[in-house]
Amino acid sequence: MPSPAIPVAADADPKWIASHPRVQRVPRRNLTLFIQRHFLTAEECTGLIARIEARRRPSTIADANGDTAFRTSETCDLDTADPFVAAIDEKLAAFAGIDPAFGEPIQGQRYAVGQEFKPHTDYFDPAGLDFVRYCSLSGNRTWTLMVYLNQPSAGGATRFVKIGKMVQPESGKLLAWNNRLETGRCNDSSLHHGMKVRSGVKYIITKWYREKIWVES
Ligand SMILES: O=C(O)CCC(=O)C(=O)O
Ligand SMILES: [Fe+2]
Repeated sequence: MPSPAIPVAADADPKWIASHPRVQRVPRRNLTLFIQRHFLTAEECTGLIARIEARRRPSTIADANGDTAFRTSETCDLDTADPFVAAIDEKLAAFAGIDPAFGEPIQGQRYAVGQEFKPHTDYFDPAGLDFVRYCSLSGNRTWTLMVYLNQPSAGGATRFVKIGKMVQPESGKLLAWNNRLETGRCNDSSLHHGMKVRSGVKYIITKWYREKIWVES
């Protein structure tokens, strides 16, 4: 039987994601969250880690809240002019079934011992001071795809604090969740915490899709 065509849509269809082999849907009513182990190969993870190491800089947050320890990791944008990165970008878009034009550049993150990203949502707070700055051109974030590139020796789990779900880092493991409800409103059950690394270093990539075509602002 021919495989179905990859959707190229403005929003992900959970049925498409659920149809992928080995994908698990986390059974929670309040958040659409999928996990797929071994989404990226060991070579893909190693190649991404090398690029993050070469370009990392301190992370920032929107709507600064006065807590300078809120997001202590380092970050970098990964450049799709690099064919290796472009291939991973296509693989992410095909998994989600979202038109790649809706995606922000892939971000890499590196957490050393003691670094974390405290509980936050990936969508921008529509009532927040930075909403217009970040969302006027491309709209808010819709889906998050995040992939662990390695497994630190201790710590570094991702905890979805409102739905009681903790995910352990593992090389190549992908998480995909919808930051919006079916009504299109932001889903605060997506609140999550990138917990402190206790030993070793943690590397991830994150891919955020927008309501509208991504335009750098
Ligand atoms: O590091 C993690 O586990 C979570 C990262 C995260 O939430 C983010 O980059 O937005
Ligand atoms: Fe996040």
